[in-house]
Amino acid sequence: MTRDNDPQAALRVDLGNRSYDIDIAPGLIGQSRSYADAIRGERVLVVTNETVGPLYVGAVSAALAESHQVDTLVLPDGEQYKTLDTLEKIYDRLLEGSYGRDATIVALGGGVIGDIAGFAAASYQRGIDFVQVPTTLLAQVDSSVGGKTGVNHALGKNMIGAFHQPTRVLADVDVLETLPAREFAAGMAEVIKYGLIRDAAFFDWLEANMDAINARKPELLIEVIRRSCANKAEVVAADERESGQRALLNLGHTYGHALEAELGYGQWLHGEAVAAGMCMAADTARRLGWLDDAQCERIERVIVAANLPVAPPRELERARIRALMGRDKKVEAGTLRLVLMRDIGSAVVTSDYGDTLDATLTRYFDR
Ligand SMILES: NC(=O)c1ccc[n+]([C@@H]2O[C@H](COP(=O)([O-])OP(=O)(O)OC[C@H]3O[C@@H](n4cnc5c(N)ncnc54)[C@H](O)[C@@H]3O)[C@@H](O)[C@H]2O)c1
Ligand SMILES: O=C(O)C(=O)C[C@@H](O)[C@H](O)[C@H](O)COP(=O)(O)O
Ligand SMILES: [Zn+2]
Repeated sequence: MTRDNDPQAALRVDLGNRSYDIDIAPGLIGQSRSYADAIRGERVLVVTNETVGPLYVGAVSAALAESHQVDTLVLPDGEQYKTLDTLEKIYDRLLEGSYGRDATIVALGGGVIGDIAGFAAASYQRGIDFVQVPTTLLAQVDSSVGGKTGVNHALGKNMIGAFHQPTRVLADVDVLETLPAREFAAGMAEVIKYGLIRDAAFFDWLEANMDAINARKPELLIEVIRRSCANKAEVVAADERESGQRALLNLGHTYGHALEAELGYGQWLHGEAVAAGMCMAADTARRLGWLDDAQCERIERVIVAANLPVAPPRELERARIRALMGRDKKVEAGTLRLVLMRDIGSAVVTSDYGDTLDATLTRYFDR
């Protein structure tokens, strides 16, 4: 879904009068034209964290200050702060600063900042505009696109939130230079996910190019982000509120979210939990006869090549993981629905997995 069918042009998420562009290029965050048309009013609050702020808020604020009144809010860093308490800090700043409905939030950071700041934008005075400036690979390929915003609850990931689309996504590949290796790998989990659920050619390409991707060659990074965002934009445009195919973007997440909650938010990164979760989903699919051993091994090889885990910690308690999985948002009429591969490049949402899920959990956990 590119503008003018030009592969170099911005991608567009087609959602009628809430459509927006995803710009992917080096140097975007420091250019005032990047923000043009995406910000309607004069006042802008840049929401960032204590790690990303010192690195990039200067460039972002300087670019915005050419045509806006800009202020900054710096939040603590970490998944454990993706909470209602942190959200309240954003409301406090907006209210104390008398921000009106024409204000815009700029979310400068990874998926945690994007999700919290996006939810603040969704809910402050019943909704204000926001711009996503994603600074992790994960946020550039996934979380900044599609409008899922929210915070965690002790009993489940992303349990409180809203759909609220940004007015623009600015994926500046230069900022990935400072991203730690573990965080880069975590982003690759969501990239591999697109290959597994709907793009076999992309999976083949990732398999063939993983070393160069890990070396962060700029032209490969742009291709990784562009192909990932193109997949996500297509799914979101077809099913914004997840009444159908958008649930496929949850491959590995029912298992992974349970791991994140059980381990304590922030112990395993989201992408790490999703990687192990996708291997567990592959195991369930194999037990249903949908994948064969060779396909499961191939999936694990690609995940290992991306420096990601292929299994959860064994010492977790199976019953507790199963209980957490049972609170997944894909539960319908009391039955958990799972996203499972039918092939590499194809997946379905199903509740017809019988006792294969229990068999998978028995394989992965001792207790
Ligand atoms: N809304 C969605 O559709 C969606 C999709 C996928 C994931 N998520 C959510 O996103 C979150 C994970 O996001 P994440 O992986 O970006 O984690 P994150 O936001 O915690 O960022 C990872 C770490 O990298 C640091 N960082 C960010 N950019 C940096 C940079 N350029 N240089 C150096 N350090 C940098 C951050 O400060 C943080 O310590 C989870 O909460 C997950 O649930 C949401
Ligand atoms: O955009 C989506 O839809 C996704 O499911 C993307 C996921 O990678 C992301 O982790 C999302 O936050 C999960 O959503 P949830 O509804 O399962 O909490
Ligand atoms: Zn995810």
